[in-house]
Amino acid sequence: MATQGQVITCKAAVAWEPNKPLVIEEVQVAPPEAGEVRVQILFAALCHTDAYTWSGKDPEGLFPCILGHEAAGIVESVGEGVTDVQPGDHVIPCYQAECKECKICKSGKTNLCGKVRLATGAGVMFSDRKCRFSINGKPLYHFMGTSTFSQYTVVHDVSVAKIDPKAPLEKVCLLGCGVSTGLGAVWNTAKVEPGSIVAVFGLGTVGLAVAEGAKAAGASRVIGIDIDSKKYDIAKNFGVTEFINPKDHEKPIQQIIVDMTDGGVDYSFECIGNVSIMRAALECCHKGWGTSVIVGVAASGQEISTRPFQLVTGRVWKGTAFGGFKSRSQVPWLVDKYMNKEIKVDEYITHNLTLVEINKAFDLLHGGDCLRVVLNMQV
Ligand SMILES: NC(=O)C1=CN([C@@H]2O[C@H](COP(=O)(O)OP(=O)(O)OC[C@H]3O[C@@H](n4cnc5c(N)ncnc54)[C@H](OP(=O)(O)O)[C@@H]3O)[C@@H](O)[C@H]2O)C=CC1
Ligand SMILES: N[C@@H](CCC(=O)N[C@@H](CSC=O)C(=O)NCC(=O)O)C(=O)O
Ligand SMILES: [Zn+2]
Ligand SMILES: [Zn+2]
Repeated sequence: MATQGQVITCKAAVAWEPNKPLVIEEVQVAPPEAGEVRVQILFAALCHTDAYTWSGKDPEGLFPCILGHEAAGIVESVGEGVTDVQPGDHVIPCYQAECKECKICKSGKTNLCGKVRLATGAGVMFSDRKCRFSINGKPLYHFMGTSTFSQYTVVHDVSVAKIDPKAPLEKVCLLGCGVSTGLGAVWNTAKVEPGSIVAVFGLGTVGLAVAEGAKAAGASRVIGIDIDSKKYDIAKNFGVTEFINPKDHEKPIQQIIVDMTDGGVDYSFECIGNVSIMRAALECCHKGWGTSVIVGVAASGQEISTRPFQLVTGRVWKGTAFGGFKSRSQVPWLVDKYMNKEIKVDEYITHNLTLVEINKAFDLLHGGDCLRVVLNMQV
């Protein structure tokens, strides 16, 4: 490859400061060091976590940076010692790494690999704690170890999943975060059984994927809760069987749900990032066994609370990151499930734009009719 070992200059959306419009800049992307992979990003979607960090509410947010973590592309070059992928491979960058060697990976208990997490949280690469992005020598921080709002990015080899080259990258980019997270929250974290009653708070992409996962797991009722009643029509296609808009009720939402489910749901999922709703999601669970899974990301300084009695009487409070999926091992499996028409992906894409339209894409994301916007990164 002509670019191998060379600095690549390409377009990227730079977040110079919190809450200020992203700027399309010509950035320099250094070649991958040992254990790193440079990826040409072809399609990138926007997730609400990008908006969250951009807003300045993420305690790990660093500026200037290149955001983005839900994408797909093709390996351009690899650093020394990289054996699992090679130039030309089709890949999905994975913000949740999987080294398969650290104590956490080997535990078999969680997907939260520890190998590069400190570096990715500090916006740098693991080997030398430096950035591979710069503009005229000024470094730009990485984000979530992925930084996919750039035409080229550098990721750790433990943070990239090789996928079926026949899979359409403009679709399967969504499996880099939102859809996988919702499905995994149900299948891996909660382990919903057939016949269960499920409540899903927040019917965005993550909540709808929870509904889809619950339906596939054989849930008997999937109760969707959202402040926008228009969401019910869409949500029915993803498995939601009943809908509640909290604004239509005077009683607390947890009370409404307990009353309509003979004591509470078996499983609930908070897919918003609102700590009051996290409490409601726990408290709408059936005593003795109801399990509530926190999926939403709440702003810096926010804390959850409930009466300890809620836990004393058998409710379980859990959280999930990337739906508990082991990224490098299981993202290719999710892609295969999509190719076999066993999971939806296309249905979550409501808008298609290009990299230069990224600010418009974020505006759409905050509007009620948008699930995922996919950016064509190369035009
Ligand atoms: N744990 C993990 O690994 C991951 C976590 N996340 C997090 O999950 C959350 C959901 O992401 P995503 O689906 O992309 O986000 P969305 O904003 O698309 O979905 C949230 C939905 O909840 C609705 N909503 C807002 N407030 C309330 C309320 N008080 N009661 C009921 N519904 C409400 C929103 O309506 P409206 O649009 O009208 O505001 C929207 O429909 C985010 O916090 C994101 O950061 C995402 C991916 C992975
Ligand atoms: N820096 C944030 C962390 C936010 C967070 O919890 N991120 C999720 C993924 S959200 C994807 O859209 C996650 O996987 N967390 C696990 C992790 O190791 O980061 C904050 O501090 O709030
Ligand atoms: Zn995300
Ligand atoms: Zn690991």
